[in-house]
Parts: sequence; structure tokens; C-alpha cells
Amino acid sequence: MLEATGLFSYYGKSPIIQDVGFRIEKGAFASILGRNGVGKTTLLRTIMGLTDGIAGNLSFDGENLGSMPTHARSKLGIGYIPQGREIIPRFTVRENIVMGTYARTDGKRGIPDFIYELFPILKEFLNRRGGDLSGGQQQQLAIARALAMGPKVLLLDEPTEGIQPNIVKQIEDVIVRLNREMGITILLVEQNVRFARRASNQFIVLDKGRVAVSGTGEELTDEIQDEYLTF
Ligand SMILES: Nc1ncnc2c1ncn2[C@@H]1O[C@H](COP(=O)(O)OP(=O)(O)OP(=O)(O)O)[C@@H](O)[C@H]1O
Repeated sequence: MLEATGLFSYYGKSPIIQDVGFRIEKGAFASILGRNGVGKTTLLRTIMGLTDGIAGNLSFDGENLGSMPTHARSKLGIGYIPQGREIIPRFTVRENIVMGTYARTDGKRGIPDFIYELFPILKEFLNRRGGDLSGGQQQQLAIARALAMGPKVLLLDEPTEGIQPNIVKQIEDVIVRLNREMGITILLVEQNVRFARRASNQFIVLDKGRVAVSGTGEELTDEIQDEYLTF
């Protein structure tokens, strides 16, 4: 379970995340929504320990994340797929996926078969350089790399942004399967309210670094969408 109370997070002296609280249960599918610049990416980076500092409480499975370094958070089972994917273009598909295994605590370095089952295209392209894949394939690779570490929770930052429409549905379906079939807790930053509505059982709307409104999936109404999410 991922929990925050009174959480502030800073870049320099600027508090970008302000007095945020949430509780995301094991197995939940939670979406973080909000207009550009409200702090969605910063919230994910805060959970990974990638901002300049925090105040307040942030814990995962009872462990205080506090000032824990990023690699230790990965070892606890928190996987992060940043916006822009950040795969290593000169590494092959295989090498990119194997990199994910270095956050495992059991020392296994093999690529689990279910990854090929979820992303058959990656099996076909194992020896291609990551940089030669399409944007959609790179996003699949970024998800595969995070899965190779055996995560309990996956943080995904706008995973379908800028991706060709025919691959968007495939990626969305995989994210839903990871949650429903494999029990991986999902924390998704999304501009696409349609997908957030279809997939989530919990939502958090941010506005100027604060939680404007939150609730269960069904409570994400058209009114909330009009007030906080329409441009
Ligand atoms: N590295 C940084 N240093 C200083 N300020 C930053 C940094 N990254 C983001 N910010 C500021 O933090 C605020 C929140 O940005 P953030 O990227 O978290 O928003 P977002 O909701 O994810 O937006 P988007 O939907 O555009 O990705 C913005 O005012 C932004 O300028």
C-alpha cells in the first residue's frame, strides 16, 4: 500500500506538491489527473525520490520512503516508467529489458516469458537497437523493462502520449491486464480521461500542486471533468 499524508515536494525552494494525501491499496488502479503543469509528473518523481526534497509522510508497504534513495525504492518493488520512456537507444531490446532485472532482489537475470506473451513484437526485435523502434514499440519496451524487475506497483507517466493510435489500445489493454490478471498496483498519470475512466477504480485530480478532488472510479463525473480537466 502506498500512502501519503501532508506531503510536500520541492524543486529548489518551490513547493510543487503541497499538502497532498492519498492511500492507494494493493491491487488498486489509481489515476492522477489534472491540467498541464499541476504537478502530476512531480508527484511520481516524488514517489521515486527524484525531487530536491520532501516534507510530510510517504510510505510504501509500511516502509517510510522519506529520504530513501531511488534504487532502494526500486528494490522495494516500485517500478517507474517516466514520460518520454527513457529507454537506452544504443542498447538492444534484450539489453534494455535485462537492465530492469538489476533491481531484482532474487538475482535472476532472465527475461520472464510473460513479457514476450504481452509484447510479441519485442521478442521478434530482441536484437534490434532500442533507438530503432517506433515510439509505440519503445513504450512497450519501457513497460517490459519495468516488469523485468518484478514490481509490486507501477508508476506510469502518460504512457500513450504521442503514440500512433493503432498501438494506443494495445498498450492500454496491457496496462489493464497487469492490474487485473497479475495484481500489479497501477498509478497512472493520464491526460486521457476516457482511459482513466475505463480502467481506474480510484482517481486523484491535482490542481496547482494540491489534491482538488479524489474518489472512486465511478465518482469521476462529467462535472469534475469540466471543472478540472477540460482545456
Ligand atoms: N526540474 C524542475 N525544476 C523546477 N521546476 C520544475 C521542474 N520540473 C517541473 N517543474 C515545475 O513544477 C510544476 C509542475 O510540473 P509537472 O511536470 O509536475 O506538471 P504536470 O502536471 O506533470 O504537467 P504535464 O501534464 O505538462 O506533464 C510546473 O510549474 C513546472 O514548471
